[in-house]
Amino acid sequence: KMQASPAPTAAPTSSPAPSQSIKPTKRTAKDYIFGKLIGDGMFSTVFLAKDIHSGKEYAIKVCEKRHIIRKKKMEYIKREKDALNMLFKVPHGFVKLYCTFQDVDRLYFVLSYAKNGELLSYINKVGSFELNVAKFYAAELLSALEKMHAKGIIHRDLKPENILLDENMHLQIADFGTAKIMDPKEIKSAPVVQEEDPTRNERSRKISFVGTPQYVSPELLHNCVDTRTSDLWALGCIIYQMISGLPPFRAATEFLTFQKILKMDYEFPEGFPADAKDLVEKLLVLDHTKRIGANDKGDTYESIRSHPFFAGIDWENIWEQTPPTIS
Ligand SMILES: NC(=O)c1nn(CC2CCNCC2)c2c1CCc1cnc(N=C3C=CCC=C3)nc1-2
Repeated sequence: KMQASPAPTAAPTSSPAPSQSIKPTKRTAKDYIFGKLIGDGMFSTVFLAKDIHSGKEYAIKVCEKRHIIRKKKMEYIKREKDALNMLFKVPHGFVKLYCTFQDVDRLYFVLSYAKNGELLSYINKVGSFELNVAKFYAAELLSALEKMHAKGIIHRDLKPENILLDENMHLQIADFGTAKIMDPKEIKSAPVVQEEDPTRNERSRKISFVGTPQYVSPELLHNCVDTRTSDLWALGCIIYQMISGLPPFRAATEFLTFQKILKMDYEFPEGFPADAKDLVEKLLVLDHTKRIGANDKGDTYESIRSHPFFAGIDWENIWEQTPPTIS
């Protein structure tokens, strides 16, 4: 079980015998002052909260047990906790899960607070990013995807609303409630050639999860296959959106958006930079096995890193660099 940094206790006067070693006390809601609501989802509510002992700010995700059970979402909750625990030791690119606790009615996830909020609000505020800004955040996003996929975690609902910015304006991916955890050996060794599951005929086929319409990959819609390349599709949509201001596939309804995706019905606005256009075209490929990066080996997407769009990116130090000003 995840334990927070133990609540401060008086330093022992003498080292306690092993059997009396001080066990960190499990946090409860009483250890926090709950502040403003910062997120309200189908199955959770997220509050800004302050730890009464340390004064530190956290984002606390609260889930109603009854609702989770009634909607049979226990697996989603467990998967999010497992994914966040697996990513805890990764120093950059993700919100951190410090501890969890529960009371009679609710589950609590104490997460790092990304002070500068959503990437989406910055895109909307400035209209669209300058190329150097789009390149920097695309590189941090790719670097975060590499670390996530190397651990066998697929996010499956990447979008600018779920990409947060910490107090230093570095990127943090949030909301792993939709994540899928695969065997890391499975995720990168065999090339991505997952065929449609023959045992699932039309009638019985049920897409267990579909992401947000504008960013959902065609394979998830078409034959409910989801692999790490689904996150690469979303990367393509997000790069397009950072540079043009809007996602590539958009329509009045979800169904019309899905239709546009399956028909690859999108275009680049005048003046869209050539290198960026070339990379987006290589990411937004219907056949996920032919998407750039689909057959890369190891823990990095070398074929994407070496694309001309990322020329000049210092991959080893990107998280230590000062992000370019968004203006
Ligand atoms: N669902 C979550 O896990 C989650 N939801 N939020 C707030 C959402 C607001 C709508 N867009 C998606 C995120 C968070 C988290 C993780 C943990 C987390 C950490 N920091 C923030 N910070 C914010 C600061 C300002 C505005 C919004 C979020 N938010 C979250």
